[in-house]
Amino acid sequence: MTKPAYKRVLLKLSGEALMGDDPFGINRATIERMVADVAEISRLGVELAIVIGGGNIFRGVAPGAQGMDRATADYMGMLATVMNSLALADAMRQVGITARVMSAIGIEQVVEPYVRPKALQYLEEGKVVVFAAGTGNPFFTTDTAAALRGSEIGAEIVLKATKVDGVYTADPKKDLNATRFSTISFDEAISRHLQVMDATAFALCRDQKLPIKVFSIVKPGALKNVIMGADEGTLVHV
Ligand SMILES: Nc1ncnc2c1ncn2[C@@H]1O[C@H](COP(=O)(O)OP(=O)(O)OP(=O)(O)O)[C@@H](O)[C@H]1O
Ligand SMILES: O=c1ccn([C@@H]2O[C@H](COP(=O)(O)O)[C@@H](O)[C@H]2O)c(=O)[nH]1
Repeated sequence: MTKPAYKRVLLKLSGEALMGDDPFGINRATIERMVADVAEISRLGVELAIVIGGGNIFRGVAPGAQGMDRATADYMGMLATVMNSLALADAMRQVGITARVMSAIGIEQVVEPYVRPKALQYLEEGKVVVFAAGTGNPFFTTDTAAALRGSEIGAEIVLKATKVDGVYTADPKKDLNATRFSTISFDEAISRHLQVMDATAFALCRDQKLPIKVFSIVKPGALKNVIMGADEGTLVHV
């Protein structure tokens, strides 16, 4: 069997994708499907850290947060990612994968705090590490948390698993004429204002020379294809 293309990766899972066809929250069948994909690559020996979004529960810039103090709303969004992280780690436990959740905000009765050397130790031990509460700071997103933690742990690549199968010339959910890039540079993605990831995340990955692969978490086998180095999704590169 061919070997995985990467030894250590940071996987960013879309919070919104967790809803499946439900209007909000966590759809059981969807999380189980995602975890089956994640378990498959963990069993290949790939060191895996995960950041999960919170869009299925709360977003600081959502209409539901209108009139709220932005920082307060953002802390609520970060707490939403803690809930998703706990659900994800528990679903992994149920299929025999050991996961550790580490939070960027102090919430020690619930999950352990993020301590970089500890996270590195867990990865070396073959445990999956789930980074919760984003960067721990308001005015950021979990995409930026993925770029930050990916850089900190020395990941070879950030894998953005989302509801679309790559980076398009425009949002493919709104523009049916949008076409997909197979590769695109960070500078072009930033200058075209492509909204698939926020510019802060793109800029951090560019500066750290950390490539990003954007691909569909909904497509069966796509995560495994990416891990095996197959042609899948869009590569964002320096
Ligand atoms: N140029 C583009 N190419 C691809 N997708 C785009 C583009 N512009 C906007 N999008 C949209 O970006 C979305 C990215 O969604 P995703 O849910 O992964 O991000 P997110 O905002 O980080 O979610 P969450 O916060 O729930 O993790 C896609 O669903 C897609 O519709
Ligand atoms: O570092 C961070 C990460 C997230 N937030 C807030 O949480 C929500 C949910 O994250 P998504 O990346 O949108 O899934 C986000 O909208 C922010 O409100 C944050 O403040 N800081």
